[in-house]
Amino acid sequence: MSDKPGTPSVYEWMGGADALERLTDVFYGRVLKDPVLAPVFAGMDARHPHHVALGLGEVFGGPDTYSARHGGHAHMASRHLGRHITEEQRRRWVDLLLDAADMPKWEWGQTPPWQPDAG
Ligand code: HEM
Repeated sequence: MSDKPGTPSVYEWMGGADALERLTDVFYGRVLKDPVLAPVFAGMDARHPHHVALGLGEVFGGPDTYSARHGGHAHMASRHLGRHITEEQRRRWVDLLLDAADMPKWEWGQTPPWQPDAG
């Protein structure tokens, strides 16, 4: 499948490296406070959020920095093997990531929730 010229990548569309760094900062801040995930990440390297931002950025069409400098997909996969990640932990990880990504710039004032008696 080829994109039309000028079509932004998902990486560009989502705000590029800056947005991904903010996302992983917020996300791992919440992970470390979450009772299900905190034990999994107890020994987490301080650079981990940055590495995940690079890895996600590459998958979404950004620069190949994670592959070129940090071991790429094989290294990423190896960091998970043998950790015995449970379905509950996997699911919480995804939920917290989606919550962290859900940082709208608009307010309810523009699109208030529907009220049954309002109209
Ligand atoms: C699509 C989903 C995921 C992606 C893209 C991802 C990405 C990554 C990457 C890129 C690394 C290596 C970072 C580095 O090079 O330093 C990593 C490590 C790790 N990941 Fe994931 N991950 C995912 C899912 C999960 C889940 C579901 C869990 C657990 C619930 C998890 C737990 C960990 C842990 C504990 C490490 C090692 C952290 C450290 O010791 O620094 N990951 N992940």
